[in-house]
Amino acid sequence: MVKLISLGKRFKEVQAVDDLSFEVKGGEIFGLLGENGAGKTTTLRMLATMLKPTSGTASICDLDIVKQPSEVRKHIGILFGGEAGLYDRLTARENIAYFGKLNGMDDNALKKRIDELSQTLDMEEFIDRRVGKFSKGMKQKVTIARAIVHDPEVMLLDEPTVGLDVTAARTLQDFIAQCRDQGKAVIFSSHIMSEVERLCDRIGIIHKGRLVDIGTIDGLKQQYNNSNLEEVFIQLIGGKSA
Ligand SMILES: Nc1ncnc2c1ncn2[C@@H]1O[C@H](COP(=O)(O)OP(=O)(O)OP(=O)(O)O)[C@@H](O)[C@H]1O
Repeated sequence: MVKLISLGKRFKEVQAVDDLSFEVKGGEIFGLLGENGAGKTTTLRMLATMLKPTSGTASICDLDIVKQPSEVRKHIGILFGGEAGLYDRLTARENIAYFGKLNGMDDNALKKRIDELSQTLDMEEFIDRRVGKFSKGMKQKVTIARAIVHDPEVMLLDEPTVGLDVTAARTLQDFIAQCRDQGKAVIFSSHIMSEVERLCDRIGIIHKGRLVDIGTIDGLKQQYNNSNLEEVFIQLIGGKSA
């Protein structure tokens, strides 16, 4: 469902992402792991068609991110941590509807979908209130609903639980697991090993823009003869630091 083919991005002298190739299938959660500055956000931004690659390409649902960006956008849901970007003066429903309309949904389909999301995400109490005074957890639910209003097949999540309390983080993790159960392909970046261990079917470890290893968590633990994922990560990254 998602295929990266030698994807690369250079910002002047910085090669942020270098020759990245891997595939993620439907019904799979793929974790992108790397230190600060490893290239995780840049990779996700390219997949989200927010940034143009300087080499290689990628496809989402067989659509090329460089040649068919507007088509690609219909198939992806994006959730980037720390960037709520909601309109304070609009209600939760209006915020979600705005995005649905951008994705070409008609009023009937939108109403049905928002009612459904409001119920699943337990937002019924505040769906028609303005978001300006919402708590972080409430805003997060609106952001999630907005990301999936058009029922995308692919979810791109950049450190989505950053800054959230335990309950809100757990809601989000449950949501990510549900996406997998619905057959969506989920790619998410995180620094939190427990979260990665709990959720991911496979992980890719990137360092200085390059993929240093990829596999299932159990597979990588066996390969590096260490039952602690954090230690496997440090072993992989540490051995490669300048
Ligand atoms: N717009 C930009 N202009 C120049 N350099 C950039 C730009 N965006 C990212 N970079 C550089 O590209 C590299 C990769 O950054 P990126 O944000 O993708 O890393 P990351 O793995 O997401 O890090 P973090 O975990 O800190 O968010 C870094 O060296 C960063 O400084």
